[in-house]
Amino acid sequence: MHEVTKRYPGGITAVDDLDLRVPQGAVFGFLGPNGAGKTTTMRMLVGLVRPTSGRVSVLGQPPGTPRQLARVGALIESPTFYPHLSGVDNLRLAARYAGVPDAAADRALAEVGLTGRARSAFRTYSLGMKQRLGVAAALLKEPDLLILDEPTNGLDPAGVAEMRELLRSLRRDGRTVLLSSHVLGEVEQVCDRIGVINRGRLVAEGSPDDLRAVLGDGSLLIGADPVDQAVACLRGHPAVRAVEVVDGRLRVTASPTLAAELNRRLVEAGVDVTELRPVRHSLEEAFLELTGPDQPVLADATTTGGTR
Ligand SMILES: Nc1ncnc2c1ncn2[C@@H]1O[C@H](COP(=O)(O)OP(=O)(O)OP(=O)(O)O)[C@@H](O)[C@H]1O
Repeated sequence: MHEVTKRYPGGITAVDDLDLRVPQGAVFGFLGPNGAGKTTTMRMLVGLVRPTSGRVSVLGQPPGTPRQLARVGALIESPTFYPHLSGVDNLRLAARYAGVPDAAADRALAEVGLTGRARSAFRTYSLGMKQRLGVAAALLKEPDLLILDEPTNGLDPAGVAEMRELLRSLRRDGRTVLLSSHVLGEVEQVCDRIGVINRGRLVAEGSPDDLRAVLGDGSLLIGADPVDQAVACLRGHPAVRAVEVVDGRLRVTASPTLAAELNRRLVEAGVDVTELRPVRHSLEEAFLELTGPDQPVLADATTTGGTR
C-alpha cells in the first residue's frame, strides 16, 4: 500500500500516509499498541474499508474483488462457527461456502494441528483451538496471502504457544503471512520482518535485528580487573556513551560491534578481561521507545519484491 490514509467520519485519522510492502514468502508482523490502526489497515487490504486516499494493491490487484479475495485468507473478525457441530463439519460447511472440496477441510485441520479433535463439537474447544480453527478456515482456499488480526489475543500461555508453533509451521511452508499483534515476544519469535505502527503511521520497519539496531547502541557487559582502571580506559573512548559499574562488572553503553576493539584497548592498558558479552535491546524496549510520545520516525518501507 502506498501513501494510504483512512479518516473515519468524525475526524479520526486511523491510518496516516502509510506505506507498507509485505515481501512474498515472509511472515510480516504488524506491531502496534491498541488503536494504532492495525485492524483498519487489514480491513482495507480485503476491501472491508475504503481508504480516504492512497493506493492499495494486494497480490497485484485492487482489494475486495472476487479474484483478489480468492487468493487471500483472512482472520480479521472472529469467524462464526456452529457450537454443536464438530470442527470438521464446521470447516466442511465453510469449504462449501468458499467453493472448495471437502478434502480442503481435512487438509486445513491437519495444518493447524486439530486433526485429533476434528470430531469434537466446536463448543468443547479451548479458546486456542477455536482460534486455530479460524486460521484453518482462512487456509481453506490455499491462499497466497494469509492475513491474521491479533491471532493470539485473549489466549492463555498454552494457547499462545500453540499459535506460535502454528505460525512457525506456516513460515516453514513458505506462506506469506501478515499478522498483527501487540504481543511483542510473539512477533519477535515468528516474524521475518516487523512493521511498527503508531497513531496510524509506520514508525519503523525491518527485521527484528534491524529494529534493535536502529534504536541505537545497546550495551556490553564486561568483567575486568582492576575495575577502576578499566572504567578510566573505556570512558576515554569516543564511541562509548557511558560506563557504569553494576555488581562488580562494567555496563558499557556502546555498540556491541565494538566488543573486539574495547577488549584490545583494555588488554593494552594492562587490564585483565574476564568476561565480555553484548546485552541486546529486547524488542519490547525497542517497541516502547518507538511508540512512546517522542518516537522518532525511522520507517524505511522501500523494501523490494513486495506482495503489495
Ligand atoms: N468504524 C470506525 N469508526 C470510527 N472510528 C474508528 C472505526 N474503527 C476504528 N476507529 C478508530 O480508528 C483508530 C484505529 O483503530 P484500529 O481498530 O484500526 O486500531 P488497532 O491498531 O487495530 O487497535 P486494536 O488493537 O485496539 O484493535 C482508533 O482510534 C479507533 O477508535
